[in-house]
Amino acid sequence: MDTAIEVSGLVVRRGRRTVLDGLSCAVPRGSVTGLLGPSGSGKTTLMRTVVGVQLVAAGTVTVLGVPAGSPALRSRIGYLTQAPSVYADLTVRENARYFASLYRLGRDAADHAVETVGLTGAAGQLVADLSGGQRSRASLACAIVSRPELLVLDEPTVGQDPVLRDELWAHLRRMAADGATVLVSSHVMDEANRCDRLLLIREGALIADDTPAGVKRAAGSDDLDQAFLNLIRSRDAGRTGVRAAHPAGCGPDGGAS
Ligand SMILES: Nc1ncnc2c1ncn2[C@@H]1O[C@H](COP(=O)(O)OP(=O)(O)OP(=O)(O)O)[C@@H](O)[C@H]1O
Repeated sequence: MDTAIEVSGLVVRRGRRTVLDGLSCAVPRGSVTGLLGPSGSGKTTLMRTVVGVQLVAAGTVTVLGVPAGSPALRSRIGYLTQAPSVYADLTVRENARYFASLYRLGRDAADHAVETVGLTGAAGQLVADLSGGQRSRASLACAIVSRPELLVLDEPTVGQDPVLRDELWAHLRRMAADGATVLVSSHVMDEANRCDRLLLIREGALIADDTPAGVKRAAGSDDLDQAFLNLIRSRDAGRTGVRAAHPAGCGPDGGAS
């Protein structure tokens, strides 16, 4: 597998908590990989290590062939955080053009990014006057303006209506088809179904790394929501020693029970 992200034995502590506890996984190049897990399970923390802004206690994270955080990666990664990272006192267009200029790109690149996120009609509006969903899309425009090789998106579709979500996903799929790698966190199972691969995190540990079809097969459910619940319950039962009715392939020892 040609990997874009290789994580090995990653341990991250935040405050007194061990948030990621020896996590290992790989993200194939040119894929859309979904990062899923309950709130507080460590998704944002993993994304922060990938983009190189998180202190790491142990383990290695290799991104596009070099250690995460290497200066050479700055122009190759686009990162969308949960908090909008655009200037409120600039218009959408001005923000996109400013970020484009940081990459020595012209107005065309900026205007194309604004169009991609469906904000052309609001391009002349101050970010301060936008709705929450529009603000998040303005941030996304700035994250994709340089057409990065790796796009790391922390819940990009929160607050977006179904039509926009559909369009954004179509765009992510097009970027991957053009060779970009997309790592995207989400709580929405309909979106998880649109990923090539899924990483499911629970309390800082990886409990699934597979295609959506593979996750469903292993958990014995055609419904991804239910499949994740099965995997989580199976794991919890395994840890407490409770004998639960494990779905095929999901026993505490990793085998069918
Ligand atoms: N700055 C911080 N200091 C201490 N602990 C933190 C800090 N930021 C996050 N945490 C803790 O780290 C854990 C993982 O947080 P993280 O934001 O990675 O979770 P998440 O899976 O992205 O959650 P969500 O889906 O709610 O965004 C949580 O228990 C959180 O309380």
